[in-house]
Amino acid sequence: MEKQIAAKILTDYFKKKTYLNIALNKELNHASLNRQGKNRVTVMVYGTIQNLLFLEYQLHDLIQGKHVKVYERSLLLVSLYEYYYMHVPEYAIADESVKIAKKKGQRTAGFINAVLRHAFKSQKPLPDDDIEKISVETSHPLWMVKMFIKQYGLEETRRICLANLQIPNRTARVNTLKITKEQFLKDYSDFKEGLLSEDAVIYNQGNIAHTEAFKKGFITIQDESSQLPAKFLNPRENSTVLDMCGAPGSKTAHLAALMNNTGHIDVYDLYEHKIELIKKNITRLGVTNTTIHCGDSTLLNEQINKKYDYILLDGPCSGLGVLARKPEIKYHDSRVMDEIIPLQLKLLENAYVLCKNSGSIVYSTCTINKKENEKQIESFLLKHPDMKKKKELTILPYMYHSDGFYVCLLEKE
Ligand SMILES: C[S@@+](CC[C@H](N)C(=O)[O-])C[C@H]1O[C@@H](n2cnc3c(N)ncnc32)[C@H](O)[C@@H]1O
Repeated sequence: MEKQIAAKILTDYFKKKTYLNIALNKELNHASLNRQGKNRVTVMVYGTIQNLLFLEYQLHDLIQGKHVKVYERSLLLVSLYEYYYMHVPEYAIADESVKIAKKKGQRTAGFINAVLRHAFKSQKPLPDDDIEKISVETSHPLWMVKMFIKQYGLEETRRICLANLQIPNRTARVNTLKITKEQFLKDYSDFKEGLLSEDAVIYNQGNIAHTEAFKKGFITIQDESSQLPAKFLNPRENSTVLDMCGAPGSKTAHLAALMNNTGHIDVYDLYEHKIELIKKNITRLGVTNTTIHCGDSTLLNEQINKKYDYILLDGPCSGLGVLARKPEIKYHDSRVMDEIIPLQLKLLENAYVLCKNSGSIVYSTCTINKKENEKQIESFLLKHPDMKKKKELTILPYMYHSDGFYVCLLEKE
């Protein structure tokens, strides 16, 4: 039952190229499974996509030249995932997969059976070439591995790619508008202290959103590295702040907490449906010093003639720092990733115009692609000599078992 659902979700994902979490939630919402069953489906689906290139490498020779339907491929891939990563016995994998395949006809059942029996007999050795080996072993496309090597070197790339296969910590930020971190850790002893950020707490025992602490607004789900940008900006109480790309509001709420709900934050996001997410979040967290706008922040300098003490630009990016959580990003087209660079630049130019003299801008992304980070800032600084780089930090995903992130604090003279 669980594997059948997992194969269906994967088929949906491969056919429609939808977001994995959307395909998963759509199916799980009406599946008659208990929580354990749903967790198992989630592990199978995410695990298969996380290790897709390795599994396809194993499958490739066994299906070469055959016409394989998308559903059959999905069932084979999830079965191989069970074999290589979940350590399910071979006979159990084959029996269940054949039973599932029989519903599609005897031919499908025979095909699945034959391929799996062959697959279990021998594992195809990894490529000899170092770069190809990282690509197959960690399921990162070759172009991405080459890009990381160019930017970080071979050893660092290996560590990044291996870290992307690990399950990241479940992390939250203590909402200091409602409770201190010390009090929180006393009251909720199943949370432990974070490793990187001052207000971070880790909870590896289940879904944070289901905890009492979350429902009461004492915490909000936020990776440790994503807690750095607001801290870098560190807005004074009673100051004016612009949060240019705000949804779903995690960093807005952090800024408000640092300002102790004083001053004022203008929050923008491009999408109407995401505005609702910001509202929901800040209401739960007791934030009262914001105005939320639906708008395009690349046009703000033409639309408003106000200047701000502090600006947070936590903009759209390729997401190469969050591959452990969103493995499907690995298979996005490399050209699409580069299309985001001019958009980031436009947003930065708007931040520049809207920043007061002596004001500060934080530019942050959840990618580790230097073209979107260090290089972006380098060319921005060349264009604007009155801007100074005060602090810059890249967190790679293996360092703190967190998302990869880039944060840069700039000040205007
Ligand atoms: C990385 S997310 C922001 C996360 C947010 N700062 C937080 O901490 O919760 C980037 C956001 O930028 C928004 N966005 C993309 N292009 C935009 C634009 N031109 N103007 C305003 N928002 C934009 C996206 O809708 C997305 O919500």
